[in-house]
Amino acid sequence: MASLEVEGVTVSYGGNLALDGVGFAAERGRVTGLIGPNGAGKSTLFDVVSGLRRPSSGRVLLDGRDVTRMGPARRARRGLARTFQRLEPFGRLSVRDNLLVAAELGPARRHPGRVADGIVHRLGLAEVAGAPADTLPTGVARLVEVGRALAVRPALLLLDEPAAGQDAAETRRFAELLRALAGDGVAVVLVEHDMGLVMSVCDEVHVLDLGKVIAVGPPEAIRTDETVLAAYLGES
Ligand SMILES: Nc1ncnc2c1ncn2[C@@H]1O[C@H](COP(=O)(O)OP(=O)(O)OP(=O)(O)O)[C@@H](O)[C@H]1O
Repeated sequence: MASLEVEGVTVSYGGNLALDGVGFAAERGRVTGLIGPNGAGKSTLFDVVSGLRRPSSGRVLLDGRDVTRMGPARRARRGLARTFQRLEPFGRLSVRDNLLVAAELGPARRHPGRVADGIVHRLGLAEVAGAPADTLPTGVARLVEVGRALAVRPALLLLDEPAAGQDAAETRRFAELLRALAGDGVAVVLVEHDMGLVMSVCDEVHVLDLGKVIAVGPPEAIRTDETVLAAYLGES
């Protein structure tokens, strides 16, 4: 059973159809890419999966259970965590305190310090653990955002452009982290414009364009898919 299944989801903003009967799935132990040109509907799909936006039709299932009418908090309790394109750390809190606050919401809430320290170690944040979050360079701030999502020990992790602002070395380490998370059994879903990262870490890639799925397959196939190439060329 897939960890996440999306069936026939439609969302419109006024007259603008942002998602048009979209299907999607992600499994534990895999990194699933969700790509597409600007405005394709990727963030809207994350909003639907995380419960921030109700679709006008279609269903969302987590571990086989229909959660379409559940709010974000209940979905989070079922193991869903997400990051946002726009960074919103608790600015004046230190990196470690940002992680602590998140850990206090998760299943290991009795040991938030242990969870926070584990994430500091895993993400290589020891040098900045005491620094206020709003003093960090973007690439590091993105890691803290991912760390906050990890602090709730998610089974399904939705990442919205987590590598934006990372330099090449940070992105390489981040790719290793994503593979390691999948190795731990997490279902990782990656929305990302860095195609090098997408193609190197994803097991499967889904492509959206203008609210519709135009291709699904392994990175090798997506890279040379003519419909996908045409969608990206049409963007410029
Ligand atoms: N709050 C909103 N109100 C009205 N229209 C919106 C809203 N959010 C998104 N849209 C529109 O819905 C469509 C899908 O947007 P969405 O942000 O989901 O795409 P995206 O693939 O995440 O784009 P990007 O890669 O630029 O982040 C676009 O046409 C966008 O302009």
